[in-house]
Amino acid sequence: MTGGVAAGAVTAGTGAAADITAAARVVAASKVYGTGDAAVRALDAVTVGFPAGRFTAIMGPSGSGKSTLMHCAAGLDSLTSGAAYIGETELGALGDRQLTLLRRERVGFVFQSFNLVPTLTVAENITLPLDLAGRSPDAAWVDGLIDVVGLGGRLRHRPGELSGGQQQRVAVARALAGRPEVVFADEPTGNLDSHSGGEVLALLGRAVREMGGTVVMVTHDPSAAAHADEVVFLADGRLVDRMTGPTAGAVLDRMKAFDGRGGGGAQ
Ligand SMILES: Nc1ncnc2c1ncn2[C@@H]1O[C@H](COP(=O)(O)OP(=O)(O)OP(=O)(O)O)[C@@H](O)[C@H]1O
Repeated sequence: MTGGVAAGAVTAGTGAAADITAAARVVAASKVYGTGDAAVRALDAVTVGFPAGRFTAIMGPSGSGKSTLMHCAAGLDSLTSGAAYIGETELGALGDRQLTLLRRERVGFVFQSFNLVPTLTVAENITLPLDLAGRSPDAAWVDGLIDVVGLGGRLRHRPGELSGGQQQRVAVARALAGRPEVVFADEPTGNLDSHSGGEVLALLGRAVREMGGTVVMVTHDPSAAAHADEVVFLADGRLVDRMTGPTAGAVLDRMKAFDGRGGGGAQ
């Protein structure tokens, strides 16, 4: 590989530890939407790895490219140039069908709007990705997950009978049910009050620290980012900083510095 980027190692960004296995990474990733005068460079040569067994938050001002980075890293969108990897699999080398399989079998997703299937029960929603993949659930793992999310008494309920926080906890269990290599969460607390949001963030933290998972979360909320092991900061489509052991205060201070520099606009 060229450019000094070792396969599977996290080498990018300031303060990043080298030689940690990345569950997902992008290398020299650029994404341009539109063409000509209407072209928007949403990502500009970003190289960043998301270490296995860690909880990483992606932060930055509105329009800085957070969602674009997550979508391209997760195989939901394609890069204009550069490369995205899940483990050692380069996503750009895959056809549509292979990408669908990779997303189904190796990646978990949690979205702001929960995205549960309203006609299925909680139990059926949790095992849906496994059912779609034709995989039989690991019963002990799924039972353990249901305990952790605290919805054992609600398994026969439909999503519409649950609160927003409960629905998002179902979505987290669904994302983890197949033991994916990495879970991508896009503003998972964006539709929740602070108490329910805190429960969902604690759950994502437990998925990493107690269950050996890897989580990458986009958020614009410093208190949410403080649940992560590390925060990567984007501004104007570029990786501008990383912070390990974040606190809400330190993240907020870092974000205020962007405002001073005009680094990407207001929330
Ligand atoms: N489909 C698209 N077509 C054109 N431009 C887009 C598209 N999606 C995103 N953009 C632009 O790319 C830039 C990055 O957008 P992105 O949604 O990744 O930012 P973000 O940091 O996630 O923002 P927010 O916090 O507001 O959700 C923005 O300027 C946005 O307007």
